[in-house]
Amino acid sequence: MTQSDVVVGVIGGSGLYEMDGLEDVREVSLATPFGAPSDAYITGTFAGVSMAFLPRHGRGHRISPSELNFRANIWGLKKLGATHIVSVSAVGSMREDIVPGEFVVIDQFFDRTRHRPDTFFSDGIVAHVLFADPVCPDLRLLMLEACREAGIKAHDGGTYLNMEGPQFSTRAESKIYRQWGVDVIGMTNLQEAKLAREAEMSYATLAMATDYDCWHEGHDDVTVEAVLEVAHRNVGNARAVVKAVVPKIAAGPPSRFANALEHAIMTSKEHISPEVRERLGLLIDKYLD
Ligand SMILES: CSC[C@H]1O[C@H](OP(=O)(O)O)[C@H](O)[C@@H]1O
Ligand SMILES: Nc1ncnc2[nH]cnc12
Repeated sequence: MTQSDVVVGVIGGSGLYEMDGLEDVREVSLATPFGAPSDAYITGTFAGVSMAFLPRHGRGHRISPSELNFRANIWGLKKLGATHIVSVSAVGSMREDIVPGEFVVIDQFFDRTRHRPDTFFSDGIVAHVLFADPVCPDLRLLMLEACREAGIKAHDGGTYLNMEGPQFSTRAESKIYRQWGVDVIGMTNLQEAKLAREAEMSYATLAMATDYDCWHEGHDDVTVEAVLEVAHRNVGNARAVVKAVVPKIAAGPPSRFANALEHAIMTSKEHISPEVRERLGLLIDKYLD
């Protein structure tokens, strides 16, 4: 793969609202068939590789997890040519040995959300993509390598429980999630991973542990203040990992999910209406010509 084929999308979570070090910076506002993304994308190049950055909750942290327009956010990255998405997120640690300030390169998700649109395929078209391994294994390895190179401790693998929020968990929930074997908890990444797969992009999460939620008797219960304090202290490390991984992505294998829809679309061509084709053309035209 040549560097010019790759565009890396970066989604910044709580505490990461901008990337530094980009060249040829532009601000790109996009409309999508699913509405408006969280904010304008900041595009540019880093080490010669094209990048598009989006602050997940918008600049100024205006959008609650349950109100995020995940479809618009991921569609916009696809429209900008993204082949890979690196997500940076603050998470609660559900394990003693995942210490606040450390990173986890997760490999699984568990869904505890209730009311979030999380597919591009509805209203006249049906598709079922594979999702047993929701995180791209190639991108995950590159991210671990990037952490090592940047000298930043990262746990290899873990299950991210995606709760609904916006309230934090009850203590009973937190303790039960630990019994389930959950490693970290957050409110945002699963829908992004599902939509990235449907849009045939690789997706991986750099999860920054910021707190012990509310299960740990030796630590205070999570608060926004505590999350932001740890996130601000470690945002430099998150940026360092992103900067280290971007050139690796460009030099690495093409996304293994570039044809994820090939055997996933159930609806026969003659039953796909012009309206659906118009709406989803960016994703499905290549299978309909
Ligand atoms: C500020 S604490 C809760 C908030 O932080 C995480 O956001 P993100 O995943 O965007 O880093 C969590 O999911 C909640 O949205
Ligand atoms: N304890 C927690 N629960 C949910 N989301 C979080 N983000 C950071 N810490 C969190």
